[in-house]
Amino acid sequence: MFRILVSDSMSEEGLAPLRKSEQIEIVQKKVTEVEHRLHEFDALLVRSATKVTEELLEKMPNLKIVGRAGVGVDNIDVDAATRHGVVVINAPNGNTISTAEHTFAMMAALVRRIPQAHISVKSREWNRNAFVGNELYGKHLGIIGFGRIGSEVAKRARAFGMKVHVYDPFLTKERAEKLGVTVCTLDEVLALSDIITVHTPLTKETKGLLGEKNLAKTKKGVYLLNCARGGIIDEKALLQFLENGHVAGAALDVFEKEPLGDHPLLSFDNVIVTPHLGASTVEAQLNVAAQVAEEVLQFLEGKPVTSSINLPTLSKEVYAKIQSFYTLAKKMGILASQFMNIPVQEITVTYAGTVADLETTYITRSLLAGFLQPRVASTVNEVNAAMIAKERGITFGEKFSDDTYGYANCISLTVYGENKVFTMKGTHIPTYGDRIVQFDGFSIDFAPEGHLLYIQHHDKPGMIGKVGNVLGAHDVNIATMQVGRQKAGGKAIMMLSLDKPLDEDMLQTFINIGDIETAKKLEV
Ligand SMILES: NC(=O)C1=CN([C@@H]2O[C@H](COP(=O)(O)OP(=O)(O)OC[C@H]3O[C@@H](n4cnc5c(N)ncnc54)[C@H](O)[C@@H]3O)[C@@H](O)[C@H]2O)C=CC1
Ligand SMILES: O=C(O)C(=O)COP(=O)(O)O
Repeated sequence: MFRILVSDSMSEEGLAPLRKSEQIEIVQKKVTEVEHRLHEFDALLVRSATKVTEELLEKMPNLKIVGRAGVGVDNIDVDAATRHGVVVINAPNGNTISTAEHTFAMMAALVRRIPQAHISVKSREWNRNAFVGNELYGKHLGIIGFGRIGSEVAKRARAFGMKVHVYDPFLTKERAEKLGVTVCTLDEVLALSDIITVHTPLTKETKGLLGEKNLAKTKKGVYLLNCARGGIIDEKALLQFLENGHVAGAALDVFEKEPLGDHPLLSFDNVIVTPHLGASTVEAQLNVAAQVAEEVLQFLEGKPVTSSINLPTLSKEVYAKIQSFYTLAKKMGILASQFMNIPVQEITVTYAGTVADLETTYITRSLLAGFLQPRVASTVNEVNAAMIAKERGITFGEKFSDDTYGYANCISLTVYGENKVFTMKGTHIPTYGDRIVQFDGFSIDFAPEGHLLYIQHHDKPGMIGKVGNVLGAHDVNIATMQVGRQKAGGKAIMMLSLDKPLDEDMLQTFINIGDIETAKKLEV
């Protein structure tokens, strides 16, 4: 049974596919209401209200995935989730249109003073002179952050006859030209705009972006909007610029602290507010809930998710192509880690042949996870493998080569330890499966599976029989056996696959035979 905690309100229709699965139990409760059973949940679905902190993650040791039914993940400690091996996904475009429309509704309401007029009429007044507004037509609109929502706001602004200036350090000229907007520096946007709207995420760079210094660069009488994240416009600075009359009005959907409670901004007649409603439409909520539901189902089936925050993104098609290499790489990592059971400093993975054209980042992470798992007490997976490697001082890198070692595809692994460098090559043959075709410098051909016994010995007659006798005497059946040697009479290896695991104590018995240098038990 896969248990999902849905801790913020979410569209029932969007969650329906999850409800249909007999393997899934959904609990719709706030985190505080299920404190005693947090350890049971495999997945957590949230919007912006639930704070997914390190402390919460520690109380949820079974958690595998956090789904954010929306865009912003600033309520989720993504680094902590990564450390815990928890995948974080979001629904990046399901609420774009709703938020762009909300921004536009706020913009119109702000310059025409609709909320204030509405309150006045509801108070049985009829004061037409008090609510003279401004047109949007012909005005200069500054958009800071030109991603999904920013660009939808721009399209609507152009339809209203506004001149649009955008600032986004990651925006290409081509994309801006396509949408008929002018690319500016931040200072130009500040100086040119009659109305400024922010649509960036909240980051170290954007926190307080519209603070005292930058607000001083805006036109007197500027209107400001924030339907992105509280804190991008510094609330203290905004108060100051409202008090001195520099800012003509502000429309805010988001706040530094939510819920807002009693805040000095509320005493300004020219500040209009909504309680974080950008994504609150039936359509957006259906979109985002359906998007995370679909992703969680994918995840449950062991398929990669497509909108992960802390994993490389993979489409279903790409995943289908990399799946077998992903498994092969994990097995290679597990084998290498056991074989090189000493501290290692560096791991290099080289891809050749058909695999080299695929999304290798994922394959490398899988290999790393396999390598690190036997060395780490906590779960290691593709999500946290890179971070754990870094913590343990293991650097890793990818290379590409034309040398396929005679196979259609070849993954070569080199592990650098203190006094030893270990190499291994693996290939995946569609009708045959995963094969290790080179191991510690020896050409060989074995399946990296089950209970393996590795023996390095001198190449001389009778060795196979002697090893077989020891195993037979201990009632261990040999399933398959492969041998490899560097040259006749030189160093040679055997890789045996056994029907049951070996006792660690038995390894010395092989050494006692003589002419055997190493005997290692490997489990995949
Ligand atoms: N009020 C609400 O209910 C909702 C709010 N949001 C928020 O709206 C914001 C925008 O969302 P999307 O457009 O979907 O995100 P997006 O990721 O598509 O766009 C963000 C843009 O900001 C730009 N950016 C990043 N750092 C910047 C900087 N220092 N200066 C200028 N631009 C910068 C990025 O290059 C990107 O183009 C996010 O903060 C999101 O959380 C999203 C949905 C609903
Ligand atoms: O998607 C976002 O970033 C939002 O801010 C929407 O938040 P919500 O899901 O309405 O709590």
